[in-house]
Amino acid sequence: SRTNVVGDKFRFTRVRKITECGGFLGNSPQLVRTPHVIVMVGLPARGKTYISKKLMRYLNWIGVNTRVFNVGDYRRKACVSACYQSNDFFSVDNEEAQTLRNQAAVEALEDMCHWLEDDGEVGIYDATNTTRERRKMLHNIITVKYGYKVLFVESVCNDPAVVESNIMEVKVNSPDYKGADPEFVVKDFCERIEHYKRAYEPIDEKLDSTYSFIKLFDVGEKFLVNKVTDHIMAKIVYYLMNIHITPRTIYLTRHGESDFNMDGKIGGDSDLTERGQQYAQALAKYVEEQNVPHMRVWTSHMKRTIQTGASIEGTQERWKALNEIDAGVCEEMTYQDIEKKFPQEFALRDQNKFRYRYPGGESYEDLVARLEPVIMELERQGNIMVISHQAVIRCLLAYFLDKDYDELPCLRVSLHTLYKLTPLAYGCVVEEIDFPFDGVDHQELL
Ligand SMILES: O=c1[nH]cnc2c1c(-c1ccc(Cl)cc1)cn2-c1ccccc1
Ligand SMILES: O=P(O)(O)OC[C@H]1O[C@](O)(CO)[C@@H](O)[C@@H]1O
Repeated sequence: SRTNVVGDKFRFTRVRKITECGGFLGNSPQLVRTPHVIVMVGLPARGKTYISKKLMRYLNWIGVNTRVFNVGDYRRKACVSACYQSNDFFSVDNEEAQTLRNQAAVEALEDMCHWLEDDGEVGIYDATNTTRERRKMLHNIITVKYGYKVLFVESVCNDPAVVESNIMEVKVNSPDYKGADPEFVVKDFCERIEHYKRAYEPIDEKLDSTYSFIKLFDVGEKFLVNKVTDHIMAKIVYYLMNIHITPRTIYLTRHGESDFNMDGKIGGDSDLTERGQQYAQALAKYVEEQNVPHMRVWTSHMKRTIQTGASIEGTQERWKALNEIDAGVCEEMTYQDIEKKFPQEFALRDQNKFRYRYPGGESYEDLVARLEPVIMELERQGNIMVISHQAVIRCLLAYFLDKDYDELPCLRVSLHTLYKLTPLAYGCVVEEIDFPFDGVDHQELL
């Protein structure tokens, strides 16, 4: 470990191993990461868990080891469902309930800080944290006892429609209300919120000026940002400024079958085969029939994706970042050729397909880095269709479906299959729509 002199306090900053084989690459700066804690703040039904889970998915996808610690889950674990009879469980004068809730808060905090001592990088502490005293206590424990950094993220939302849709979408199915009538749930939950409102002290620009925080007003309408002091905090703020909750559909698909697919060659810039062109026509017909409003189409710069989208109505954009993984010296070769000509490379790739980089080419890890701007822009968009390539679609699917780096490079992404993503409460549902022109990959799979 190295010691950093911070003010007059010595703070040990751990230098963390990054490679699977445990190689220690000395003091290169990007290795020294101080663990961060994102402390959520806000009344119930303001999207704290939604934001927590979405942030966790984004940070894990870009390679920052992140986990959510939801205090409600700890409270439910502590007292079996019986104990939550009604909303007075949340009234400040319910001594016994207050004790249970504080125990859950402490246990979640300890678990999170112990995880961060291990190999965690960002812990998200998902609770209401609606009093200044609670936030002061958390800030002290996290920064002084553990030496981690804290970023408060508060969601303020007074739009009854948004609050109501939140309750209907996520609270009705919450374990607290198993099997209850939705009418009752909405009424009971609104009373629960009233309990919190009595004691709620929003983060204040002056009183809390020493804290790092971002206040989100009405789902992206307005932001108040204070003391964003490092790279990871800036990325978190930027991400939160780009997401929205307007319902929309994201379509992902590979290009139609290409000449190189037929030859079993990787990379290159070949044309569509006859069957690939049939897929392009079928795709255009599907889009027309679905009658998706204001559909935009994004393709890579390669001929096979541009030809696949050519007949689709709607604004088209070409992204170089959507080009297929660059296989470097192995471009335009078959896997058999590669195994014969570069046996060590072929073996190395099998050992760690995510980290492996082709000589003169890219790795999946490189793809994720060049796709981050695409993801950020996708978050801002409405209905959209992305026509790209096998390795790229795997990376995008892993982001939306929260797949880890082991699964990512092996996700099944077949030719002539449309992946329809619909964002729901805390994640995405994916529907696979197969088209009858069996691309050559399908034959390989059979
Ligand atoms: O501010 C809210 N108030 C009520 N609800 C909300 C939000 C947000 C939200 C807030 C800030 C940002 Cl940057 C993004 C989303 C998401 N949600 C949500 C809605 C439905 C289901 C699950 C979550
Ligand atoms: O990572 P994998 O499984 O080799 O798949 C990526 C390959 O798929 C293709 O898009 C089609 O074979 C190649 O251009 C690319 O190298």
